[in-house]
Amino acid sequence: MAIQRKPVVLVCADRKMAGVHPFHMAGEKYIKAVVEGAGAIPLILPALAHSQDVIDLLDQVDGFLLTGGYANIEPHHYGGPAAPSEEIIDPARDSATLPLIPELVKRKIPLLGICRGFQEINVAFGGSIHYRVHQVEGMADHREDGELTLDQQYAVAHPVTTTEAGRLRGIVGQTSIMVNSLHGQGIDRLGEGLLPEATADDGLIEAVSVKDAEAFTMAVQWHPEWKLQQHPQYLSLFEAFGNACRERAKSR
Ligand SMILES: N[C@@H](CCC(=O)NCCCC(=O)O)C(=O)O
Repeated sequence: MAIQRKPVVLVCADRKMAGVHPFHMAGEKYIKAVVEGAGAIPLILPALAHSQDVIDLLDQVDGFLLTGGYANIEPHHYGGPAAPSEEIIDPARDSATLPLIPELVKRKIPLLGICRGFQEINVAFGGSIHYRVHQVEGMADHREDGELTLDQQYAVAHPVTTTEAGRLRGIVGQTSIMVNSLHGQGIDRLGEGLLPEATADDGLIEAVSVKDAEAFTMAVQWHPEWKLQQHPQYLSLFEAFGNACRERAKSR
């Protein structure tokens, strides 16, 4: 009997200072969600500039996770005005992930995007970003309160309605789900070829997939990696991602 090996999932790193040195790091909650939710082996991919070496590496892996991150995407990537000088940015991560995303889709690598990762997918497909969602007329404030405990910050905050006959509705099996909300930015113009998969009550698109992708693609503005064993809809998203990664692992 053939032994089925576990799929390998690349987890993109942020480049951040830890003390006086820059480190390439990924949050533990994302790593654990890959292990416990997707049943896969996580490998952290440094935020190095896009290269043929990384593209070649894709043949050896079964999935890709674009994590959340406090740093905002630099606005020049979507034609926006320069960010204020105090803005937290991560140009290394921008230059690693944005050119890679279309390659992942083209090479049929299952792809899950979370929060910043969701916004990156939109930008990679030519979409734009609301710089401060809460300053847009009619939009709600989607930010967390940094004064609260982490459990309070990542607690469910508002509903999203899943798109009728959409892939996300098929995964979570619900027309509406409660999600957490920890972002100041959000999708403005939807990227070309992306399908809205869920929308908040103020009209903000909160989940997308890539219409013509041959493999699993899903990206969400919320954080399904947070305590996913306590949230069946969060877990089902990672399970669906893991199943797609297992399919790929079997076929290569
Ligand atoms: N900077 C963007 C994206 C927000 C985001 O990804 N937050 C993640 C926080 C840390 C984490 O849980 O990994 C925005 O503000 O919209």
